[in-house]
Amino acid sequence: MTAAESVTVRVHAKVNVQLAVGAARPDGFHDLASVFLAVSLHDEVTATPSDGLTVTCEGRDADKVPLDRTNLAARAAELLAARHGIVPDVHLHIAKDIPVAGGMAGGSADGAGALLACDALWGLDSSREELLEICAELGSDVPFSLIGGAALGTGRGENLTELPVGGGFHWVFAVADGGLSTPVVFGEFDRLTEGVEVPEPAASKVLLDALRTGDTTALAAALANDLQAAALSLRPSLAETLTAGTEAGALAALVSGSGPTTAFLVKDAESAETVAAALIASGTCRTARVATSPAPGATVL
Ligand SMILES: C[C@@](CO)(OP(=O)(O)O)[C@H](O)COP(=O)(O)OP(=O)(O)OC[C@H]1O[C@@H](n2ccc(N)nc2=O)[C@H](O)[C@@H]1O
Ligand SMILES: Nc1ncnc2c1ncn2[C@@H]1O[C@H](COP(=O)(O)OP(=O)(O)O)[C@@H](O)[C@H]1O
Repeated sequence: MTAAESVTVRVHAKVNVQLAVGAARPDGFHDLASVFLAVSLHDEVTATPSDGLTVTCEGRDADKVPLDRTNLAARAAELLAARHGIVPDVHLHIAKDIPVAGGMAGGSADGAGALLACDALWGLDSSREELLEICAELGSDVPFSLIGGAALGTGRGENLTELPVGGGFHWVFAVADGGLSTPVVFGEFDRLTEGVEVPEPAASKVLLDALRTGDTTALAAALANDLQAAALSLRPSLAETLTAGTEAGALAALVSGSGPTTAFLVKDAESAETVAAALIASGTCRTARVATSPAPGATVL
């Protein structure tokens, strides 16, 4: 495969339609049963040859995105380059539309996007297995950002089993002011479950069947997030957002992953517009975005 001039990759956000969390492990992580669903909100990462490794970012929350080597896109380029003994002389530009620190794997998405973009730019033609291995090193959510669609993540969330989805679902995401730190939310989960027997995380068969058959009503009844109580404990105002969306007609409402974005499953596109408008008018969130699922994995445009 010949090297390319400049490569742009589109990479999508995710919602966990089920997030079952186990007890804290000795390594500081938690075993999960995480049912990921990619949604249409997305970032685009462009890799261009450059002198040295640089990152720029545009979009509403660009000021909250680090532009140094802690940026997951930069870390992806470094890891890939190191594996091939090359210098990562690449400029990575991120056009950001996924809420930052929102519980939608925005940083993870950019890590997967940059990895695919650099692989194409440098003409490495890495296998999917090699890319997934690097993704798992970058973070627990990054492997799913690469493959998209729907998948069950176990372990830290990095061991993926792709899941069939029998139809499209319509969503509204209420974007909160500021973010929630994922490790802080897991820490709050530990505090809230102290002294309580935390069951082994397991995927819900009812939920997997609802995904497979595309049954929105059944999916609405099965949505579950074990981090929700922790996110609400850290950001109690999210309860008002959940109520506002439900009262506006959402079939179900939950915190997206570690939050603070809240996710609303709705009947159809028309209902999505109604619920989004009601959420914006409610003053309980910064803005509200309509989205559909599933969405593809990282894709070179
Ligand atoms: C909670 C979830 C749900 O999909 O995502 P977000 O809601 O943040 O998007 C994920 O588990 C987040 O994945 P990700 O954000 O990649 O986490 P990592 O970078 O791997 O880990 C960040 C920190 O989160 C905590 N962590 C993460 C994953 C996990 N299974 N157990 C944990 O306890 C640990 O404190 C870890 O040091
Ligand atoms: N490319 C990136 N985009 C967004 N955040 C990033 C990125 N790289 C590193 N980060 C850091 O990761 C943190 C978590 O970001 P993000 O992955 O969007 O959160 P979440 O996992 O809750 O969706 C941010 O607060 C930011 O400091």
